[in-house]
Amino acid sequence: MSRHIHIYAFDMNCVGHINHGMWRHPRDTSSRYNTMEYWADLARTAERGKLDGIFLADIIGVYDVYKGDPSTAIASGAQTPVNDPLLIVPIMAYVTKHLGFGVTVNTTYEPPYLLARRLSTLDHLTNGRIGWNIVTGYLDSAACGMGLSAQPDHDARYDVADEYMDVLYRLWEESWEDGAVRVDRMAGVYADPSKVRPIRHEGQHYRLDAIHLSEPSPQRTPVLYQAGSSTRGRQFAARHAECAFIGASSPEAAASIVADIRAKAVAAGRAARSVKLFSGLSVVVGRTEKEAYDKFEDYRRYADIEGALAHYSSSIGIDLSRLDPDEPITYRKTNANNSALEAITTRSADSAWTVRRIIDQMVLGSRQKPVVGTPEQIVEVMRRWVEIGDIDGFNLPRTVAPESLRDFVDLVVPVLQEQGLFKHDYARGSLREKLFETDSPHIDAAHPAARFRRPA
Ligand SMILES: Cc1cc2nc3c(=O)[nH]c(=O)nc-3n(C[C@H](O)[C@H](O)[C@H](O)COP(=O)(O)O)c2cc1C
Repeated sequence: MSRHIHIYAFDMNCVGHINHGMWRHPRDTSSRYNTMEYWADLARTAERGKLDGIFLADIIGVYDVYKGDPSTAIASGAQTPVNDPLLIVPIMAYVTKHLGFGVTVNTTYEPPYLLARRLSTLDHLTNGRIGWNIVTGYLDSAACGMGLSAQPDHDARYDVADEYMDVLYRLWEESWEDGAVRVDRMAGVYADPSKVRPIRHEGQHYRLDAIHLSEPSPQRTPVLYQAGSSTRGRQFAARHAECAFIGASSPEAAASIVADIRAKAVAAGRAARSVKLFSGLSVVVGRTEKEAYDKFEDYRRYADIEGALAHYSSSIGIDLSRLDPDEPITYRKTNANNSALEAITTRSADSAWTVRRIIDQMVLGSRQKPVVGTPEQIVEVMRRWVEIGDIDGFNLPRTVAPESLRDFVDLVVPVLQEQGLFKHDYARGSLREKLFETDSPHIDAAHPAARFRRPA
């Protein structure tokens, strides 16, 4: 295997992200998520380990499907409370030089005109290190916060997002020509108005007549990530994503999703490998197997199963408190995260999933079991995912913070490097140039955003 693996620390601006209950561990500091020092420290550690970046999840709404109200999520800190992910990026960018950022923003509740400026602002401040993880959301509780009674239908959310993307592409790529910004002190001309064009869009869901508020940033369109692996989600990824974060429970399950996204990308006129695929992996590592398992048993005592069930129930749109623990869970159309439900029903290769079996998996308070072992054993698991699943990289959720990221950086990264699986240093340039080994910060010519580019 000659390809380098891409690795992101996976985090969220909250206490309980994926592995619920870990915040109770005496060495965990994640309850300081609302301080600048916490994020600065995380970023410094990630860059010390040459990680590609920090990937920040986000959620709009609360988890109120389990037992019909949000009290379990609130009590356990399961992604509630949650602060804005974009606002912590400048803190992390300021203390690092190369680290990239993949930041989740939901398209359903915010007009593209405003988001275009916020992402351009971050691309300026990070000097081209910003990526956007495009999601369409999955919670009715979010819709209620926005004056609606329920969220739009699952596939319709993606239809709206398709148009949303076209508006953004035009704002980022078309509105300001290259060379528009002159900063000519003598002539008193900051920017040349003849090179700045309003975007006029009359679509089914959006209408605007406006110039982009920001001047062109280093990458213009940020690196586009996407998360959501339902059939409709994959179609969306194949058209728009440069990186897709998939939910798969095994390398074999990943392989079929990955092959499908790559095939759909080709059908959309893009190269199969123009989309990089990422999977989540929780890691507990020790210098010896005994050290790793002792650590795991120690962490395990803090796993919060109720918090994990509250998160999972909202993800799949089914109240797991109402099911018999031994009743097989069957696929039904919900308006939530379809791919999460498919993973334990229609796309599950082995025997039927029940609530009891799900709870058995939740050893660290997450529906995905961690990998536990020595650095060499962890690297072997990662290699299997890359070889069998054909994925390009991993998002590593924290367990006990910041210890789990430090352990990965100090113990696993050197072994990955020795085995030629991970870079020894950062490449030059923007996040896009680093990820795709190109010499332009701008989006690939075969991507739909590029059709709005204006010749200089
Ligand atoms: C691996 C993975 C990670 C996701 N992360 C988020 C997230 O951070 N925030 C969010 O609102 N939705 C997230 N989603 C779900 C997306 O919102 C998605 O647009 C929606 O639920 C539909 O997903 P689906 O296409 O898998 O059904 C994620 C989905 C997957 C598969």
